[in-house]
Amino acid sequence: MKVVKFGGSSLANGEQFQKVVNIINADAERKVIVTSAPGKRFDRDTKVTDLLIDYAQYTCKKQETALIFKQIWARYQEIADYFHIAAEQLAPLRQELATLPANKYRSQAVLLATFKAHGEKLNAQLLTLILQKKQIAARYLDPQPAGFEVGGPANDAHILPQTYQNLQRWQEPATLLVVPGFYGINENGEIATFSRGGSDITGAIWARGLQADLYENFTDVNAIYAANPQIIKHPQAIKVMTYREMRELSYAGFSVFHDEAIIPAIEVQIPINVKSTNHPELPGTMIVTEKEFKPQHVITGVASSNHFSALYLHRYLLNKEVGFTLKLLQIFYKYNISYEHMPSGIDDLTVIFDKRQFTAQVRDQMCNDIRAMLAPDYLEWIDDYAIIMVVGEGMRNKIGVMKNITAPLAQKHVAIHMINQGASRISIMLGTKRADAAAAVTQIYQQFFN
Ligand SMILES: Nc1ncnc2c1ncn2[C@@H]1O[C@H](COP(=O)(O)OP(=O)(O)O)[C@@H](O)[C@H]1O
Ligand SMILES: N[C@@H](CC(=O)OP(=O)(O)O)C(=O)O
Repeated sequence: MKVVKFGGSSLANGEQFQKVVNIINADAERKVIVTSAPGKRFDRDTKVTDLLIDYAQYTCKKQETALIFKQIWARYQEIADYFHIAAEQLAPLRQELATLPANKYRSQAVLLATFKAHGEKLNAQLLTLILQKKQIAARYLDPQPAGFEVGGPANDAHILPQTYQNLQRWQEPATLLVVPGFYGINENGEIATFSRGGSDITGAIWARGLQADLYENFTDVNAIYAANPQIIKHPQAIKVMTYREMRELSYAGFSVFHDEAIIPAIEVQIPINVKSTNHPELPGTMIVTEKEFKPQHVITGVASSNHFSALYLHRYLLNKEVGFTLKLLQIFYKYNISYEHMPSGIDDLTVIFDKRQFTAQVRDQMCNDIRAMLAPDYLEWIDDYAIIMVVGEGMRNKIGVMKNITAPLAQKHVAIHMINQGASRISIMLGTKRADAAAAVTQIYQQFFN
C-alpha cells in the first residue's frame, strides 16, 4: 500500500489536477492521497496559503476581506470549472471559506492556523469531488475523525504519538482516502498547522501510521538534484540517497522535501520516493536506509540556506570557566530561543540561530542580558550569515575531502567564517556571507560533479 502526497505545484490548476487523477488511477496501491493547497501556476504567482495568510491578517485588523476572499475562491473555482463540477456541490466549500472571518477563535494564532489550513482542507474536498465525478470511489477524511492529533504552537505543531495508533484503523480503507496535509487537531479541538511546507510531514505520518510500503511524494521536479536547480542549471539527479543525507540537505536548503518529514519514515523505515507529477514515468529519487545504499559519489549533494544569524562571543579563559555555556543557554531559554549550532574555541564561541525566531527587540534584549550576565570581552551579532552543507555517506573515512571543498572556494575569494565537521560524519557545514552562498554552492558542485 502506498501513501501519496501531491505538493502545491501539482495541484495548482485544472491541468495539474488531471495529471494527479491519472497518477492515482494508474496504481491501485495508491490508497491514501495527501493534498497541499494550490501552489504557484507560474513564477510570479502567489500560493493559496499566502493568500490565506493575507485573509487572516485583514480579518484580525478588521479590514475589508471581500477582495481577498474573491481572489482565493477564484483559484478553486478555476479548478472546479476545468472538471465541470456542479455549483451546488461547490457551495459548501465556498461557504466554509466565506464564513472563516465570522467564526470565533481563542487567539489570533489559532485564527491564523485555521485560515491557513483551509488551503489544504478545501483542496482535499475538491479533489474528492473530482475523483467521484470520474467514477473513482473516494472519500474525504478530515483530521478530526481521522484522529490526527497534534500538540504545540498553533502554527508550528508537532504530532502526538497517539496519532499513529489512531491512524491504524484506516489501514484497510474501503475506498481511496483523500486527506488534507499541513494540519491536525489539538487537544482543544482546534486546528494547528505544521511549519510551512508541512504537508510533506502529514504524508510521512500517514505512511508510518498505516505501515505503508512506500511514501510517494509528487512534486514539480523530476528528482531531487545534487544542488538546488535555482542555483545550478541542470544539476545531476540523485537516484538514491539515505534518510540522514536527505535530512541534512533539506535542513540546509533542499526545500523540495521538508526536513522534519524524514523522521516518521525513518522510525519505521518506510522508503520515500520523490517523483514528478509532470513525468510520473521517471524513477525520481529513492530515500532509503544506509543498509540499502551504496555511495556512487564522495558527496551526494550541496545545499545552502540564508535564514541564519550568528552570535560571536570572545572571552579569555572561556574554556576554564565552569557554567559559562549554562548561563548562556539559560538566557536563550528565557527568550524561548533555540540554537542550531555552537562551534567553540578556547576563548571563543559562535552560536548560530535560525533568524526567523527573532524580532529586533528580542535580539537586542538578549544581547544586553548576555553582556550583563557574562561580561564577554567582545560580542558581535552577525546578521549576514549563510550555511553551506556538503553531505554524503561517501565522504566518511575519505581523506582530502576538506581540501576539495575549500580550494575551489578560495579560487573565487569566498571567505569561510566557520567550518563544522565531526558530530555528523556525513556532512561538513560552512558559514559564509549570504552574498557568497550561491558562488560557494556552484564551486563545490563543480568540483565534485563536473
Ligand atoms: N536539490 C533540489 N532538488 C530539487 N528541487 C529543489 C532542490 N532544492 C530546491 N528545490 C526546489 O524545490 C521545489 C519543489 O518544492 P516545493 O515548491 O515545495 O514543491 P511542492 O509544490 O511539490 O510542495 C523545486 O521546484 C525546486 O525549485
Ligand atoms: N500549503 C502549505 C503546506 C505545503 O506543504 O505546501 P507545498 O506542498 O506547496 O510546499 C505551505 O505553503 O506551506
